[in-house]
Amino acid sequence: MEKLGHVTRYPAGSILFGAGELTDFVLLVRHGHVKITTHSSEHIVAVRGPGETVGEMAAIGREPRSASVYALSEVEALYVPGDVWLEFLYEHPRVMRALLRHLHARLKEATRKQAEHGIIGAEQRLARGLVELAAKIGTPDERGVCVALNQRELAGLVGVSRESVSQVVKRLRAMGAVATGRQRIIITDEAILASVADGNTIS
Ligand SMILES: Nc1ncnc2c1ncn2[C@@H]1O[C@@H]2COP(=O)(O)O[C@H]2[C@H]1O
Repeated sequence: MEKLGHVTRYPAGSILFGAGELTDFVLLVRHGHVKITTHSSEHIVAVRGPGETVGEMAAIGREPRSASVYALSEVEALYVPGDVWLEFLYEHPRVMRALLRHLHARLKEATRKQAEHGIIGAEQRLARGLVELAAKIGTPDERGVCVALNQRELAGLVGVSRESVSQVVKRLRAMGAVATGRQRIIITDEAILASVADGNTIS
């Protein structure tokens, strides 16, 4: 893998590439996390981290970038030209299978989210989103596990309005599940949050 490209580093907050851009390189993330956004830099559709790739869609589909990608923290990635990456996939069926599995999981997740839309309330959806984010980008804080995203970003990621996020966060705070800080949410009680994520009502 290392021979396929070269290592690039991106400072926290910088853009790796923008939606609509006509580039086709693939980035294999080695350290740090990126956010994938559509519409605006705060409408997050996914977060990716070490061992994951970004930019594979332009290489596969030969189309402009479907979304923008920003570094959430300092990021180190292997930069691989699109044609080199495709050639590597053709020559390595196991890697191709891993990619197909990943795309399958993404499609299943998108279908699940779409099916749940309107059925699962904002509270459960946000709690689920926070549980997933804590596992992926959470960092320990003296009060719990910190997720460094603001409420607008959470709203985009979970698919609820900014106003709903604000109301739900207030309720989760009253339950003792979370605390809030500047541009961040701290999960103070994982068990309560997990219970809300499972659909239980807590008063
Ligand atoms: N819904 C999504 N879920 C996860 N990753 C995505 C999603 N949409 C776009 N991406 C990633 O963001 C990248 C944007 O550039 P590409 O279209 O080349 O490839 C895209 C994928 O790697």
